[in-house]
Amino acid sequence: MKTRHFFWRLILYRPGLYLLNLLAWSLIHMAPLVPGLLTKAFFDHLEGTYTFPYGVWAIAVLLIGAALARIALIYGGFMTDVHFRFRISTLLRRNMLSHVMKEPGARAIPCSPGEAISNFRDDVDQAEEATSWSVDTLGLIGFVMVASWILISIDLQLTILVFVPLILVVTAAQIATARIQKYRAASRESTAKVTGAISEMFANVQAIQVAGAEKRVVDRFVSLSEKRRQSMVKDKLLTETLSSIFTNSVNLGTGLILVLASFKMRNGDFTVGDLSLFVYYLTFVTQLISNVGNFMTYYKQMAVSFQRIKTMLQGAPASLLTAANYIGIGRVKGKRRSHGEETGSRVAERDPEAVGMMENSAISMAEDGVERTYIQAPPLSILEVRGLSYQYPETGRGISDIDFTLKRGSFTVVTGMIGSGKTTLVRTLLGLLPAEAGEIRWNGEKVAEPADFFIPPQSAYTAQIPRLYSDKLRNNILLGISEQPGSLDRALYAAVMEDDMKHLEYGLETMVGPRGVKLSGGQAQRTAAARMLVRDAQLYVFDDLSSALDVETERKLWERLFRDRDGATCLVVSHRKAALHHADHIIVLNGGVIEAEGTAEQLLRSSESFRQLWYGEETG
Ligand SMILES: Nc1ncnc2c1ncn2[C@@H]1O[C@H](COP(=O)(O)OP(=O)(O)OP(=O)(O)O)[C@@H](O)[C@H]1O
Repeated sequence: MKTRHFFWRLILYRPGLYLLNLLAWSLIHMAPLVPGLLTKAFFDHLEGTYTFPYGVWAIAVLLIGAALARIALIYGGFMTDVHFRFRISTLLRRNMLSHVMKEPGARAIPCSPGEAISNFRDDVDQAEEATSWSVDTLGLIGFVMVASWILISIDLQLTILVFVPLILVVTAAQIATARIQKYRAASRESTAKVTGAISEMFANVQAIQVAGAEKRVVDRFVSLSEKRRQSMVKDKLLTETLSSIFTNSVNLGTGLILVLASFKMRNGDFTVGDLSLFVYYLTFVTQLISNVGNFMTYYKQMAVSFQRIKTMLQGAPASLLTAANYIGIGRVKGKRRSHGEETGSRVAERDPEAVGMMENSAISMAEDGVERTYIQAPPLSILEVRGLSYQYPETGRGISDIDFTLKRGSFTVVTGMIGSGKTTLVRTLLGLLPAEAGEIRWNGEKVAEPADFFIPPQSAYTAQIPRLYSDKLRNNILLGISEQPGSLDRALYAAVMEDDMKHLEYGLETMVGPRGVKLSGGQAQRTAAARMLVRDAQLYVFDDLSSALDVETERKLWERLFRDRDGATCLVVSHRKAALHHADHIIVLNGGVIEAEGTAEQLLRSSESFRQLWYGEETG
């Protein structure tokens, strides 16, 4: 998609509102035609070359009326502009966010969080600005056309002099266009880097202190800021230079008009009223010139922002950005889709085989009027994984050709040395990383979109590094689902948190995270486990939950899980004996492939890697 298509599609999101905005600003910019003519009449009346039928005071009253009418128009114009701008930028941000949410979770954004924030904030603002400025330009062109016609009918020569600066400015801006793009891209890039560095610094204060790396971190920040300063100065300098060209060329035009008019007035060809009209209109022509310049600059800057926003899509079509979607204002438009229509077609497009399973999908309508699709598959009896592969583009490492089967109620442990691919395996299975090859079958039916499918009630997952929010413990566990009687207590018990709860003064109401109580690594992991266990699921996936749990706590956790959740199927990444002992089946990974599998007993006899892991734990 080209920038102009993007621009056009943004306008088409709310064409009615855009036209209203265009009309409002056209009237605002054309309104000065009236006081210009009234001023001419005023001076001509005083000079005696023309007689206004209702006298000078009537002209004064009309001038005040025109000013008041313009004030009212400007008020209306701001209302339409704000409504249009807000909708455009909200739509863009909504569509970007929706895409980020659909990307495989572990690769949701292709850049640092700081850069993503800059894309969401600055680049969207740029697109909003360019679309909004377009109405001024069109309105002012309307003014210039009518004004030119009036001025030409008074004096052709002088009229041309008014427009010469305009031609100069447009040419200058065109020449500078390529440079603006380059400097703007560099300044946006350097700003994103500085924002990224700040967010990394705040996130890693402890690591920086422990490593005694304060000076190096500050030096890096200073060097990034210096680069930003240089690119910003270049960007601003060029923008301001252009703006000064816009203004000064008009001043030059005014001077020329004055010199020329003085000759004409001496000859009696030109009245004081004519001069006032020329000078009055010229002010608004100045506005047109700077507006055209601004619009061109904003448009070019939008082209840069558009490219940056597109990278967020990671190859998805850019038309997603401008797709007409509900943005939370007004009522949801159009017919509500029936149950199978959305999920059925969405899945059918990708894989006709998978449609059967999706017959069990359900759509719920939340209070905000947004439809959300939940897939409800039949209870798990067997999960088959065949040929699953994923390689990180950056390192070429990952997993390849992974086969395994999980039966209902089984406890399977994935183990292996550091970097052997355990996390990659579970993330690819769950759709958090996009599988490059292989298939997953749930009760024999192919799972078309693992990311949409492996969520409650099918599966629940605890990542290796738990992510908690600055919120109450209760909200961190529930994370949006409604509490059922006893559900939180059961989850806390299963996650072996009962002792921790006794020590937290405010219990479930305790604020945790950066703005509250700092939980220990083990507590954070158990909170994440409780978050998983409060959601009843068929398949529980734990990624190295045990790394921050002591042996006794971990033993209790597995015991409770088995006792209270009969039939739950578990896939657990671990190298701990507590988990390996429980396992019906163990998969040993090495270099991203399955090196051996079997029970602990079998593997102790057959696998050297497994023996190292097993005995390594005793010595380690
Ligand atoms: N985001 C990433 N980008 C590039 N390479 C990665 C990325 N994450 C992991 N890798 C590489 O992929 C391989 C498998 O990593 P993975 O995290 O799956 O191993 P693991 O067995 O879970 O390790 P650990 O026991 O430390 O958790 C490693 O060689 C690692 O360096």
